[in-house]
Amino acid sequence: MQAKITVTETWLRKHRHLYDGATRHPFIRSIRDGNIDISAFKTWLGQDYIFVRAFVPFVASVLTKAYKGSDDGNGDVEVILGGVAALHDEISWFKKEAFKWGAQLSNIVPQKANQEYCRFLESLISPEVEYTVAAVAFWAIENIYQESFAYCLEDDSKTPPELKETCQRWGNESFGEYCNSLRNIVDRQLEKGSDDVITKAEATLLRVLEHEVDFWNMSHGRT
Ligand SMILES: Cc1ncc(CN)c(N)n1
Repeated sequence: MQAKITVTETWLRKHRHLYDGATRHPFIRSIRDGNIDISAFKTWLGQDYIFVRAFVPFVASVLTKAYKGSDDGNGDVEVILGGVAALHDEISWFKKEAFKWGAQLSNIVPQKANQEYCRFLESLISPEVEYTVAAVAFWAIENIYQESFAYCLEDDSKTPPELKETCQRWGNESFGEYCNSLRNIVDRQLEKGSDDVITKAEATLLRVLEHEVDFWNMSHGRT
């Protein structure tokens, strides 16, 4: 018997071009090809630190929605709680990495693309945004980083050794499994979602893809 095609699979097929634009962006390709401009990397590092700090309250809101809104026999809360814990490590890692590169994190001004992305996250914190819609954004945000950085670790990549640890952070297998758990949560929710929620969730996925591309563009000095 053939496996049923999930909603996320349908979306990824339908929006493949946009999705690849986020996971195979020239900034990521420049890491993978070994010709990344280190000043672009440092820009990304500082801006992403600001982003991750704004990401924490968003993920906490998804956790609250999971607690209230899912019949949590499936363990959604535990998976999302694991994500919160990983973000704690991620913030420490940014501080350590910034020190390594001689970058200051305390006086970084968020650039326009980052401000807009953080505002978008804030809009999703609203209790009016359904759990399913917020969970789709969460999965997409994590999964794009996972696929992007895993691409830089493939056998034929020429990623500079000093950037391998960065790529491992999101490109490693266990982060991949965590993203798959998020995807399962999302598909389970979408399976029972109303047409209205499914439409909103798909639109939210597209907004995430646009924000991620803008974020890479900003890091790459294309704004
Ligand atoms: C912009 C962005 N997108 C996703 C991630 C993965 N948490 C991140 N750190 N930054």
